[in-house]
Amino acid sequence: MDAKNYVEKVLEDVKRRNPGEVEFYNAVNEVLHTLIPVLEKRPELIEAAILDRIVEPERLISFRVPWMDDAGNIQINRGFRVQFNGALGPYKGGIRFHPTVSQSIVKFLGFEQIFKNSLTGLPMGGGKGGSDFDPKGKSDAEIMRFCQAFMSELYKHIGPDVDVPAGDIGVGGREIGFMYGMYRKLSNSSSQGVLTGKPLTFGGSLGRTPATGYGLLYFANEMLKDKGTTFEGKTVVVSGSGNVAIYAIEKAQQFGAKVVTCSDSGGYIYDEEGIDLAVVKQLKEVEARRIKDYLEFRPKAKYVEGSTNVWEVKCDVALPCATQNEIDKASADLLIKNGVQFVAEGANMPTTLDAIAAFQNAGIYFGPAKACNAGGVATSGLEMTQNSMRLSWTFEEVDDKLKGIMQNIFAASKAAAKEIGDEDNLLAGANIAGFLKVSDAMMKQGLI
Ligand SMILES: NC(=O)C1=CN([C@@H]2O[C@H](COP(=O)(O)OP(=O)(O)OC[C@H]3O[C@@H](n4cnc5c(N)ncnc54)[C@H](O)[C@@H]3O)[C@@H](O)[C@H]2O)C=CC1
Ligand SMILES: O=C(O)CCC(=O)C(=O)O
Repeated sequence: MDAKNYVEKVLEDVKRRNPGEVEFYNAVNEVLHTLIPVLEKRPELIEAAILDRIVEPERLISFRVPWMDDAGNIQINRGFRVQFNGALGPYKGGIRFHPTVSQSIVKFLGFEQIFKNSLTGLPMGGGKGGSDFDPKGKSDAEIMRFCQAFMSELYKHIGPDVDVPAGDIGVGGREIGFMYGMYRKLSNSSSQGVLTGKPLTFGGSLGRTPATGYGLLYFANEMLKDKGTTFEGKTVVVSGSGNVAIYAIEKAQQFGAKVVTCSDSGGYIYDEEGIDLAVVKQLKEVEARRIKDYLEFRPKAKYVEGSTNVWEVKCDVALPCATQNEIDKASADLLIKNGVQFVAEGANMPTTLDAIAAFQNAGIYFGPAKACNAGGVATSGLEMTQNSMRLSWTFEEVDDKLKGIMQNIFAASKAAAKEIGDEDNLLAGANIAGFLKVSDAMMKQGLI
């Protein structure tokens, strides 16, 4: 079978075997088409049914999470962990707490994680997990009881050499701390390397909190350099106001850019003079308030209630840092019309496939999530290293390594794109560079 027909056959199988899993199908679709040039050169990969194998998780765990809220009511949520591909090392990827979490969401994220983790150059397989639990409005005690209930099942399936979860949407240091406490109690083991993104007093790494946002900017900076320009004086639009968005804004400002927006699920802020990051940090990291309260501190800014479409604001660089499918074709067209030159994805799969095509057709330089946001998991990999060595590196040591890793990911993606004669196609380049390493490991490990 030739490469194109093989890819179409696998995609049809994925659709048939995973009914209704739209996000998972879209993630697979995006990757598989870009691998055709590799399969054309390497027919032995088709012989080995490599794509049929890579789209099927090694293991998928789904479990009941019963817990009691502050009013004494019993609540039931659903927990997931997908252990997608372990060819390169222990499964690695975050845990998401959000009402939209489903099997499809966890599988799309786990699938992306395989290639992202491969790109970091560190020995990590791909995994992801989460629950449809909504942390919004919950007390600290409810969050703790939920995390404990979640870990009371998950602990059977993870371990420092097996599967190492971390945070994602709705899961930060507080939740990781509660989950680590329960893991330690149930497993009678104090292996700190079982979770990353831990608080600093029990094995957390300096530099993990800002790593995804900083890493995004280190990657985007390489994109701008490649086109002979810098962030100095550029207008940047950012979505979200969580972990990734906050540290993307911080580094963009350090690079001399003016960031004019941020958002949450209720609406967005447009601050023409530039976002005051101290206010956003206070509202989101300290007080857990809504972004609209930004106006209390910056009355000249504008709040657009009920819209998360920051993409209607004119900019040079767009950095989606909130959630999946947040830039659709209409938003992409608007960005293009308003003169955007660079788009780099901080969130996972924030740009729909037709929006990516619109950027590429318009000659906008596009940086895909699995390359741009790999700094978070890369720094988690560095946390695992420090945990096994039982030592801690300084912030500067970690940040230097992060910068080097992001520069390497850019270089590898660019080189792979050049190899297929499409040198600005970083999406294809990242997919191919990530795939080559995983497929090599899978081939050498035999049919397992
Ligand atoms: N935290 C990490 O290290 C990494 C996170 N990511 C991805 O980055 C994205 C953001 O994650 P975090 O910042 O960690 O999460 P977070 O929970 O700290 O923040 C999420 C942000 O997105 C906003 N948001 C959520 N749903 C939204 C919606 N429907 N519309 C508009 N805004 C919405 C929230 O209000 C919040 O500002 C996700 O796609 C995540 O998978 C990717 C790599 C690593
Ligand atoms: O640090 C990690 O292991 C998780 C990072 C993550 O979930 C992601 O890259 O999307």
